[in-house]
Amino acid sequence: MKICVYGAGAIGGHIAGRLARGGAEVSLVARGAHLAAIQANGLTVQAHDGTHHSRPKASADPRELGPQDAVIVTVKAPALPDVAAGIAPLLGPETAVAFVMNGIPWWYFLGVNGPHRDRRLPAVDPGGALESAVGLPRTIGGVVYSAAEVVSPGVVHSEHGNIRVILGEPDGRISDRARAISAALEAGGMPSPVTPDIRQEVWAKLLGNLGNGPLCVLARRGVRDTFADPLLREAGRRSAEEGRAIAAALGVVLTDQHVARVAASNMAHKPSILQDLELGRPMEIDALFDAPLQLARLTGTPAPQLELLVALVKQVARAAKLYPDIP
Ligand SMILES: NC(=O)C1=CN([C@@H]2O[C@H](COP(=O)(O)OP(=O)(O)OC[C@H]3O[C@@H](n4cnc5c(N)ncnc54)[C@H](OP(=O)(O)O)[C@@H]3O)[C@@H](O)[C@H]2O)C=CC1
Ligand SMILES: CC(C)(CO)C(=O)C(=O)O
Repeated sequence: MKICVYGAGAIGGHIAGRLARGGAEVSLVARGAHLAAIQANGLTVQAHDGTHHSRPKASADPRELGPQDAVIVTVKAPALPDVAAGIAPLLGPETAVAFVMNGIPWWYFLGVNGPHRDRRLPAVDPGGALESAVGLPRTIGGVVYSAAEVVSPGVVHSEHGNIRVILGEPDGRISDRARAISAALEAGGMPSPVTPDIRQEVWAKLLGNLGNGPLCVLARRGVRDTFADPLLREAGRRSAEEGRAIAAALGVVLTDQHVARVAASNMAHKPSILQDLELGRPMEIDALFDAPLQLARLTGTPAPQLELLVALVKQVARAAKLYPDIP
């Protein structure tokens, strides 16, 4: 299977390494020193089951890679407009595009029966660029569990073994194309269930981002260190509880266990949004934090703690020139 990973940083690098290990014909779109290192020395993934080295074809220019059976998009959300602008050469008539990222996805309400059917989300797809360039029929949803970091150009470190990439069609079908991507990932040691309810998985993962992300950004520490203070661990639980209420207002049912898992987290990992702040990279505030809060307002769901924490995170990001100033 010919698969291109678009934005092969921490998560995409891990995924590309797994695909290569499983025998897929994998290529990747990357840039800068990371790309140069992969082109010169290959891609190294340090994972719980060993260090995996591969030599995927890599380029900053999708035109050099050509049409694919599937594209897996793993950029940070602020880079999605660039993906929309650059993805066309990777797309043949049947190419599927899986978005394996955190946050509320741009396609969330498209084609879904209910009061919000076909509502667009400009916060995650400004100007509808992705909808135009990729479109719903090609799109597969994705959720990733992994705690990964590019530790030096060309080298990705994955913190623990509890990894998986969950795939799901926006309309709930268990499709052959989702199964094919899943099989390619599993062949390389990445568990990859295909679900009929990807929105439930989006929210289950988002509870973690809402629970630990704002607090870790404000504390500037990883999850374990931030949650070492029982007051902050309880605050993390409360943020997750607010996220659960927003999901419920949209008809997505999450359990006490989903919330408890967030509050019990002890990983040393710095959430990727904190990594972005520290490295001066655009932060995924809109997709991870602002879009859920917009949905809270849309559904009349109170989320007072998240409103406060996210307002503070935006100020931190503004001070670092990583988020637009209040006009
Ligand atoms: N890291 C983690 O542990 C986890 C991350 N996630 C989610 O996964 C997604 C990806 O995160 P992560 O892997 O950490 O992000 P990274 O920043 O590590 O990876 C994204 C990569 O895409 C590259 N990129 C962006 N735009 C382009 C472009 N136009 N052309 C070529 N390359 C480009 C970036 O390059 P450059 O660095 O130059 O910008 C970077 O290497 C996010 O939604 C994140 O929230 C989910 C679970 C855990
Ligand atoms: C912290 C973690 C692993 C889960 O909340 C994550 O998704 C991230 O780093 O962005």
